[in-house]
Amino acid sequence: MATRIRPSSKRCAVIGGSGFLGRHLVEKLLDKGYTVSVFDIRQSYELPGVTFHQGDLCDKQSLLTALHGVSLVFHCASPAPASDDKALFQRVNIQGTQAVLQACTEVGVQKVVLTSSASVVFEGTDIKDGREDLPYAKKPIDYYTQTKIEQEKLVLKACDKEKGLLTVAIRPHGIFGPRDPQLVPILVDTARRGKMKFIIGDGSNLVDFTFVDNVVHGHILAAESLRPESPICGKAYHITNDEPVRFWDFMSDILVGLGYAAPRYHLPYTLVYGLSLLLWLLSLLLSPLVAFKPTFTPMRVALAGTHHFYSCSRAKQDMGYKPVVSLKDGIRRTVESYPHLRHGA
Ligand SMILES: NC(=O)c1ccc[n+]([C@@H]2O[C@H](COP(=O)([O-])OP(=O)(O)OC[C@H]3O[C@@H](n4cnc5c(N)ncnc54)[C@H](O)[C@@H]3O)[C@@H](O)[C@H]2O)c1
Ligand SMILES: CC(C)CCC[C@@H](C)[C@H]1CC[C@H]2C3=C(CC[C@]12C)[C@@]1(C)CC[C@H](O)[C@@](C)(C(=O)O)[C@@H]1CC3
Repeated sequence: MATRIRPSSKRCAVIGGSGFLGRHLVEKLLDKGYTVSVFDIRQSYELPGVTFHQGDLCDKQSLLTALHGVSLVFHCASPAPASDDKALFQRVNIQGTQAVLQACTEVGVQKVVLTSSASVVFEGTDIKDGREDLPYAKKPIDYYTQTKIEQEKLVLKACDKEKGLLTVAIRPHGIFGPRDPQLVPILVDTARRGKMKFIIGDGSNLVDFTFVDNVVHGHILAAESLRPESPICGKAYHITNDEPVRFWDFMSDILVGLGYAAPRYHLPYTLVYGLSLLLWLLSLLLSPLVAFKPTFTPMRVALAGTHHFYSCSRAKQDMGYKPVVSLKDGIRRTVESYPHLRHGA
C-alpha cells in the first residue's frame, strides 16, 4: 500500500499522454495552469513542466509511483484499433483499466475521466442523433469496441461518492486534427495507392467527425464539473462537433485540401461490406503463412457506409459543453498541419 500525500486539485496525470489525443490534452492542461504527469508505455515528446513516467498501465506498481499526489486522472490509453489483437485489447483495456482504478483508490485520486468511444453503441447499422441511453452494442463490431464497452462499464461502476472516487466517461467519435496518426495518414495512403476513387453506398450517410480541441474541451469540462453533487458522476457523455457531416464530403474536403482527387464512383454498400468480410476471413486463415492487412476492413466499410451521429445535448445540459472549433476551421487547421502528406510532396 502506497503512503498517501495530500493531492492538489491542479495536479493531474494523463495516462496515454504520449498519444494523439493525450498530447493535445496535456498541452491544454498546461495552458490552464495544471501540473501534469504523463504515464505511457512510450515517451513521444518532451515539454517543459511535464513529468514523464514510462510504463505499462497493467503494472499497478508503476502506476502507484506515477499517481502519487495526483487528484485527477485522465485515462486515454488504448492499443490502436487497427491492431485487431484480441489478447492485447483484453489485457490493456480491461485488466489494465482495473489496475488503473485500483491504483487510483490506493493513492487517493479523487476524479477519473475515461476516454471511451461512441462506438460502444455501434453495431454496424444506422444511428441517427444517438443518445447516451442507447444500449451497449450486443454484437460489437470488433475486439477494440468489445473491450471499450467493458472498460467503460468498469470505470462508471467504480464511481463511489462514499469512498471519494468520482468517475465519468467521455465518448468522442472520429477524432481528427494535427498529429492524428490514423485518419489523415490512412486516407492519404489509400489515395496514393489509387483506392480512394469509390464512394461506398449513395454517399448521403451522415457521420460525426470531432476536432481534437473540442474533445479536449469536453474532457476538461467533465473533470472540472465532477463534484459529489454533480449529475455527471458515473455517467457517459457524447462529445461531438455538433455538426454531423456526410462521410464522403468530409473525406473529399480533406483529400482535395491536400491536392488529391475526391472519390467519384459509387459502389453498393452490401457488395463492399461482403467483400471486406471475405477478405478479413481470408487474412485470418492465411495469417500463419502470410501477414496481409486489408485496407477496407468490415469496421471501416461500416463506418464509411452508414449513418452514425450522436447527440451531445446531455453534455450541453449537464456541463455547459459547446464546441470551441467549427468543422470548417477544424478541417482547415488539419489540412494545413500535414504539408508532408500533400500530393507531390
Ligand atoms: N482517435 C479516435 O478517433 C478516437 C475516437 C474515439 C475514442 N478514442 C479513444 O481515445 C483514446 C486516445 O486515442 P488516440 O487516438 O489518441 O490513440 P493513440 O494511439 O494516439 O494514443 C494512445 C496512447 O496509449 C498508449 N498506450 C497503449 N497501450 C498502453 C499501455 N499498455 N500502457 C501505457 N500506455 C499505453 C500509447 O502508447 C499511446 O500513446 C483511446 O482510448 C481511444 O479508444 C479515439
Ligand atoms: C478506406 C476507408 C473507406 C476510408 C479511410 C478513412 C478511415 C481511415 C477513417 C474514417 C473513419 C475513421 C474512424 C476511425 C479510424 C480511422 C477511420 C476508419 C476509428 C475506428 C478510430 C477509433 C475510434 O475510437 C473510432 C471507432 C471512434 O469511435 O471514433 C473511429 C471511428 C472513425
